[in-house]
Amino acid sequence: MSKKLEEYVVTIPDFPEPGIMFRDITSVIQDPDGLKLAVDGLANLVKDTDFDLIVGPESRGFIFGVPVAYLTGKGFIPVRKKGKLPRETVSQKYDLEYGQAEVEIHVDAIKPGQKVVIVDDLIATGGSAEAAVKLVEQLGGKVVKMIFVMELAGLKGREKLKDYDVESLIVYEGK
Ligand SMILES: O=P(O)(O)OC[C@H]1O[C@H](OP(=O)(O)OP(=O)(O)O)[C@H](O)[C@@H]1O
Ligand SMILES: Nc1ncnc2[nH]cnc12
Repeated sequence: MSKKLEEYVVTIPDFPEPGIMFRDITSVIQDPDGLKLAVDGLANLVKDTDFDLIVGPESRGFIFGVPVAYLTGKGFIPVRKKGKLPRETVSQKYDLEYGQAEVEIHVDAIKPGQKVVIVDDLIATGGSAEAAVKLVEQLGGKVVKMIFVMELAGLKGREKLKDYDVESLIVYEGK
């Protein structure tokens, strides 16, 4: 029998700092079957969703966001760490499970009223996803769905995003 998606995820305790259980997706995407399960699984989560664009946060959001955009026939908009995008941007600061960051999006990437799906590898505290939502909304876009390969339910990212439709392929009950 073939392996399930969760069997491709390797968990590394105490990375990048003590107390963090790091859920690694490199072991998923290095295997063609793992990559297919993850990308097809995400695309399946939006098969009945009416949307215009995929937005993916740097960097692991790019890995999954681009193939899902390709499969669903949509464009891909990157949310990047501060200072990387060459044209005019809007920016947003946020807290991570470990550390702080600031992200940006091109101001001309989303037109008012466009419907957006946010794609990332993982939702932990929800800080990155919430920052991406704020960027989309600053530009007048509407977030119609947020999809993740993995969710660390114990970190309660969903509570931060309770007004949004959030779905994940794998849910870990702890952190
Ligand atoms: O829900 P949160 O607490 O915000 O955590 C989840 C985010 O953290 C990771 O990205 P990270 O910022 O570490 O960057 P990377 O993708 O470049 O590794 C992950 O890819 C998510 O984007
Ligand atoms: N525990 C975790 N594993 C992998 N990526 C993460 N990003 C934030 N928390 C994480």
